[in-house]
Amino acid sequence: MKPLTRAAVAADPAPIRAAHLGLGAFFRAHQAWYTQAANAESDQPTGIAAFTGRRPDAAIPLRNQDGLYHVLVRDAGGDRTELVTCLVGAHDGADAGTWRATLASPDVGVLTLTVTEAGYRRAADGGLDLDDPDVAADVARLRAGDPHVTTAPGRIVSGLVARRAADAGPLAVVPCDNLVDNGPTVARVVTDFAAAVDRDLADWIASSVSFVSTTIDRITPATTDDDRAVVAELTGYADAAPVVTEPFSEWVLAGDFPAGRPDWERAGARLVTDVKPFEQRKLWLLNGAHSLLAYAAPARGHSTVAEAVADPVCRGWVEAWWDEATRHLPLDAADVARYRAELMERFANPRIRHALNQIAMDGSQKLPIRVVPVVARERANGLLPEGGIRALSGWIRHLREGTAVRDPRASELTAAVDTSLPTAVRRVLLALDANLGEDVELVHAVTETARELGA
Ligand SMILES: NC(=O)c1ccc[n+]([C@@H]2O[C@H](COP(=O)([O-])OP(=O)(O)OC[C@H]3O[C@@H](n4cnc5c(N)ncnc54)[C@H](O)[C@@H]3O)[C@@H](O)[C@H]2O)c1
Ligand SMILES: O=P(O)(O)OC[C@@H](O)[C@@H](O)[C@H](O)[C@H](O)CO
Repeated sequence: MKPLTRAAVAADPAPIRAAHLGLGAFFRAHQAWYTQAANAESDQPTGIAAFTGRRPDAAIPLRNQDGLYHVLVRDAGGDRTELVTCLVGAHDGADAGTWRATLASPDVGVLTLTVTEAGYRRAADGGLDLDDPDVAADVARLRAGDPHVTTAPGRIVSGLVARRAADAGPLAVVPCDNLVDNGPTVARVVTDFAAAVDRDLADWIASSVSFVSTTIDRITPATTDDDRAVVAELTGYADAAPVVTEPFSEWVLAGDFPAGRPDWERAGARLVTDVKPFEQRKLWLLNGAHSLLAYAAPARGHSTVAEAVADPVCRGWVEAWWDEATRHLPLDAADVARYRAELMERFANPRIRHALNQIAMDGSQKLPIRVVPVVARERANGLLPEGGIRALSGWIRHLREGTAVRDPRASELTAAVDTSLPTAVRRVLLALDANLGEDVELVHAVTETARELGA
């Protein structure tokens, strides 16, 4: 097996013009993949310096292979690999010196982010959670001039402190996490953080940093040893950090890039004035169905999305959910019907092993975005939405099982469900949204479905 190095594949590193925080699977299958396509015909190619969000692990194998990796694109018909060469630096996010130097470079005009929904450390009102002890510690560090912060908002602000001090010019911040209004949402968190450190810094951010809104889509499960073996067999290279994904990809962006950007349209990205219609369609139909399956399908013995939708019962659950969500999408019915048909095929892709327990993480951050808006609209119309109720019931079952709950609110939620089922349901719905918890008819319906799922 050949080692994967720049010398072996004759790929010189491109100059660093973009930074990324949250060096995970999705960044490699999506934003870096678009940048690779943009570079193919550019005389000003973009190299990316990417930083891990929490642990150094993801950076180590990539650094050992000069940032190179393969994207393994799998569809029902087979596999193909694509080599990505635009990742030029792979760093531990804790490397505060390199992080600050990267953002202080006037050549860097774009900062993309994938730090998970929970990574933004938002309070219930959507602003930064200043009561979060990690956030408070980071604010104190930056006030004292110490760059060794640990949270994602802390790192973003620390980088912006360095950029401002270097007078390196404006920057576009491009969040690529599944949040509602991700541009303004992240702008708020970052500005709240900056204002807690230094009011002038917050003013500088308001005038110099553009927060771009995005809808992002490409199903990208965690890479397994089997995937690494397939890539080795197909390419002949010992790639320790390939990423597996589907052929479909979407990137819709709205906002300004005051310091330029790669020509991502070359790979199909779309610049629009408003991402909202794309965002609701994606968060409700795709992510909502994912969460429904993640929580309810284990009750029928399934562990991946493809297994679940091969079961007509679970497929029926998804269709019911889609009927409910579709009633509230301001989109052309024929377009939504096409999207649904294509989405069911994507879910059924037997070569993508998307583990339900990966999707089940952080339900308290995801359900309010993916499921609750549709349930609330249905209840306002006097309806009891079967799909939405099943998603909520499945979550209660998951919380009551208790063993695999990974969520920033895990201790509060697992304590809340440690009681009779009807009380557990009411408490959990209250924790999600006061109106849902006070809705007696809904609490009853969720309790009945949770019982049926074995909660
Ligand atoms: N995987 C997908 O199919 C997909 C598709 C669309 C959007 N996304 C978005 O991308 C995010 C990352 O997905 P992934 O597949 O790359 O996951 P991953 O586990 O491969 O990588 C997650 C990255 O986020 C960092 N991170 C995790 N928790 C964090 C926290 N609390 N604070 C700061 N950083 C943190 C990790 O260190 C890592 O760098 C998702 O949460 C989602 O918002 C993923
Ligand atoms: O990545 P998460 O954890 O936000 O959510 C899990 C999946 O629903 C998600 O990754 C989808 O696969 C993705 O959003 C598809 O584009």
